[in-house]
Amino acid sequence: MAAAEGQWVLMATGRSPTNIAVIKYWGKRDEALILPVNDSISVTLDPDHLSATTTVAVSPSFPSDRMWLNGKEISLSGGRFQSCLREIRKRARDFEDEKKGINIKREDWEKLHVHIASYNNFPTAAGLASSAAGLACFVFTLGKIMNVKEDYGELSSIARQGSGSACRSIYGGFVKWCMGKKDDGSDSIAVQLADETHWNDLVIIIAVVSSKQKETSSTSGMRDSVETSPLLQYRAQTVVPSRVLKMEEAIKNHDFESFAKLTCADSNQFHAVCLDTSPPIFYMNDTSHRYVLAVHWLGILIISLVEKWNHSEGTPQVAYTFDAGPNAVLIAQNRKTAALLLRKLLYYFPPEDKDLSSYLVGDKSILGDAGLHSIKDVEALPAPPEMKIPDQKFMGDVSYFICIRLGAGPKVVADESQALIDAVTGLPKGL
Ligand SMILES: Nc1ncnc2c1ncn2[C@@H]1O[C@H](COP(=O)(O)OP(=O)(O)OP(=O)(O)O)[C@@H](O)[C@H]1O
Ligand SMILES: C[C@@](O)(CCOP(=O)(O)OP(=O)(O)O)CC(=O)O
Repeated sequence: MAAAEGQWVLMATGRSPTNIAVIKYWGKRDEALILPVNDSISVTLDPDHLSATTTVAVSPSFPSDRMWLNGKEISLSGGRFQSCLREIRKRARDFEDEKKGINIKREDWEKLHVHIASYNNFPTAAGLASSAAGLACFVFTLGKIMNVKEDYGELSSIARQGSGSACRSIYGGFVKWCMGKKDDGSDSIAVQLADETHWNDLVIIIAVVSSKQKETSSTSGMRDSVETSPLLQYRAQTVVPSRVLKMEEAIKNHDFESFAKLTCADSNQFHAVCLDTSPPIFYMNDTSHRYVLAVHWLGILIISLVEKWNHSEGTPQVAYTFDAGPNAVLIAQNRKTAALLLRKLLYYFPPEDKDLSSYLVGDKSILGDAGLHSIKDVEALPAPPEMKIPDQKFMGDVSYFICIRLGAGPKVVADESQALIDAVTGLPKGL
């Protein structure tokens, strides 16, 4: 296996982005293989602010497979992690590092165990698609260390078995997950519609409402919807197929009007399906006490603000979309509109602690474009004219805003000092 048998630790580190669906995946036709009831389309988000970083280490001295997530050991025994490990191991190829004297034959990979450490640079399990970034990174980095052929379609179908939406995080830019028809799922893969440079005017602002873990997981929520919602059947069979075609055209032609209308309509229909589920799922809020009203209100306020603004301009300026949580994802057609949007949002949701710069993460320069240099500028903001509730403000309801652009797909982190595992002990750094 190697010159100094048992003495070496081989490592690879990867970083993968999250994605936000503009045509939603909601419902499986096969729970084990994670095969969806409809196609979906997403945009990949800038990994600098929303990504998972994963280091995989392999050594003949490891007695078992182990994993740590955000510094805490988690079990790898779940079916989803096991499916991804099995599928990657099946495709592992010979590997040689002459300098380190490591030579691994294809068949050796079955006997070698892995240590995996992963870290999300944003809240886990709070509706910001940590499972998408996490499972895409898991598969991508395992694929790298095991020298799996770089077939992104195939990698996406393996990531899909970790978490459906993860298959779309295998690419940057605009991505479509084709539901496929085959029972074995081999044609249920993601494809890139256009890379992140294709439509680089778009600016994304996310209102992060809660970093608390959500109540109903997407997995169980969509299972209940499949079993009980008549609207889901109609959506999957009739609405989504034509929406997907229109969305592909909108992306190809940089047609923001169509893109925004489809995005908002699809988010609203996804939440309508959640309400049509028995018992109903309320994702745009959270079921804890006083918080319910605040967060539910926030979603409604943001939808109403965007709808009224778009209507008053005669053409859509911004699209909104909400996943399985209360965070609002707003896509502006360009930087100028994003700056105007930020002024409207900060009017209603000013920061609690007067520190403007930590209230907006990501591209902070948008604050300058919005003419917001200090908290005084926020306090002096005029009420959005299109709204009829000028006197109300909701300080403290938004934890922070993120301003980002579309991003690239998974990448290898070549700088070994950034590995999350210690090359000598084979354990996560800092343990
Ligand atoms: N970096 C990671 N590496 C491996 N697995 C991860 C990682 N991050 C999250 N996960 C897995 O995803 C689970 C969280 O997924 P969940 O769907 O509940 O939340 P979410 O992805 O943040 O929200 P949503 O998918 O609804 O947007 C974690 O419990 C863990 O199993
Ligand atoms: C609302 C969604 O974000 C649902 C994502 O569901 P997951 O991919 O998290 O579910 P599993 O496949 O069961 O892991 C919409 C979307 O991303 O398309």
